[in-house]
Amino acid sequence: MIVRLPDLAAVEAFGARIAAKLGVGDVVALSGTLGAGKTTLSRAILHGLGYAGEVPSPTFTIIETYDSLDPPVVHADFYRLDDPSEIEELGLEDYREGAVLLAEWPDKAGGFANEPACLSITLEIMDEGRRAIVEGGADWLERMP
Ligand SMILES: Nc1ncnc2c1ncn2[C@@H]1O[C@H](COP(=O)(O)OP(=O)(O)OP(=O)(O)O)[C@@H](O)[C@H]1O
Repeated sequence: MIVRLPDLAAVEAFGARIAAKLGVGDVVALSGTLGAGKTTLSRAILHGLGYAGEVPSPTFTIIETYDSLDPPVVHADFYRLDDPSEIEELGLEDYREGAVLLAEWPDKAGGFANEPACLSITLEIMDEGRRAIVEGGADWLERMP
């Protein structure tokens, strides 16, 4: 499925649609070049879950947590990982327990597309805004519009 995101309002609406379908154990894997809009869409998903506070880019901290949300969210940016094995040192599995994972640069962590609960979104920069290429694992097939 391809979703056109011509402006930030469209990103907010798309984030809200995704947020409405999220459950514990899900992964939203966000790919795309620098500046493609991965953090912006992550923010929109968090807004869709009712979060009104600041959403810092996790580029430097790698992991940011939003425990007060239902479902709780772990927002990660794996860009700075040198090797996927480093996710063990980060304790990612523990963070993911009982939460949703929003993963920027998922390939740097070895990828999540093999998980049936992974929604993979690739953002591309267009003349007007962005477009999102959306692919879902088995769990997402019935949830996708
Ligand atoms: N659909 C869109 N239309 C117009 N501008 C957008 C859209 N999505 C994101 N942007 C803008 O693109 C810029 C970069 O977005 P963002 O920081 O989310 O990218 P990123 O993929 O997370 O980058 P990085 O990999 O560097 O962390 C921001 O200024 C944001 O407002």
